[in-house]
Amino acid sequence: MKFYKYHALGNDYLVLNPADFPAQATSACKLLDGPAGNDRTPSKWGSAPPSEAEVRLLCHRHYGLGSDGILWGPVETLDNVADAVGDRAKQDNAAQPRPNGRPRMLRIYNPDGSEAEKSGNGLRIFARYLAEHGLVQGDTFTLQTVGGLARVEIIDRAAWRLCIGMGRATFASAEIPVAGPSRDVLGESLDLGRDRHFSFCAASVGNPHCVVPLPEISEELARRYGPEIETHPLFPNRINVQFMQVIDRANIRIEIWERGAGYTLASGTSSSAAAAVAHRLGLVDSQVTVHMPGGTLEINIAPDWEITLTGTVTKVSEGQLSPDLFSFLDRV
Ligand SMILES: N[C@H](CCC[C@H](N)C(=O)O)C(=O)O
Repeated sequence: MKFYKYHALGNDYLVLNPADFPAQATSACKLLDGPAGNDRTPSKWGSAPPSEAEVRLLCHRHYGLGSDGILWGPVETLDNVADAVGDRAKQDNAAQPRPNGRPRMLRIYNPDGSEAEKSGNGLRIFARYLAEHGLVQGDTFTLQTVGGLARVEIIDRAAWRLCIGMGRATFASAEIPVAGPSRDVLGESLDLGRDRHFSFCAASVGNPHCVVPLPEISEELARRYGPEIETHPLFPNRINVQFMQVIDRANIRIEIWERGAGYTLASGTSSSAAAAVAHRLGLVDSQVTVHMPGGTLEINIAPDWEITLTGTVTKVSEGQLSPDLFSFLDRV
């Protein structure tokens, strides 16, 4: 049961490859009742992704390895993905060329156990993992996520700097989704009660984002209001939150509260969404450097709103999961 840990500007992920987890007959309850023999391995992995509780445990900063999420792959199919989201992957699949053969698919899980449609840092990390293990050839290839196809280019293997095609940004309420009439969600007011409200825009790059432009931002602001906005009834699938300060026409700064993960030091899809919103509002040009507590990402916005993201990946460690780990499954 191997794991590989990486971070992208401090946004850390565990890569788990199904091939390292042969399907087990055990069930999670056997782990709770103690082992029959020494059989304490995760239930049914290999043929199916880890359960929500197993994801929460692995990502737990004390009982587990600690992580901002799990990258499960490569997998061959997006079976049992919710139709609505799966359809977008199928549309994207049909619409875009597949340079370099078959895409490799990965599933992305947040530390709360929820599944995410896309992760910009996760895609760069997974691309490095595949390249380091000879699971892809060459420097350009395609990855598939539940939120659509992503083209990868390894720009510099020494520095592990990669460019990812993040797909097309949309501001359409139905595609994000945002409740209410069909419209582009720009400059709307979000009432949080206690006479606190924010002007916001919303966007999707395969996963949903609420962007709050402000003259001043801080970690404290993200931690204080992020949870309320993430779970606001206006957002049926919850939402990632960015508080955004526009520095000049080529630089923005964001503080991030991620859906299902909380405060993070960096986020690829958040950078893409915030830069797209700033561009749509006419506040920045098409090449934007996004500054975050964990570092910077370069975002390019094409005239058709196709987003590309460029940044580095750092490897932290690799190792074996101990079966003992799963005896705390009932604590998370
Ligand atoms: N929490 C996000 C997924 C991870 C996004 C972030 N880590 C990135 O690099 O894009 C969601 O539920 O949509």
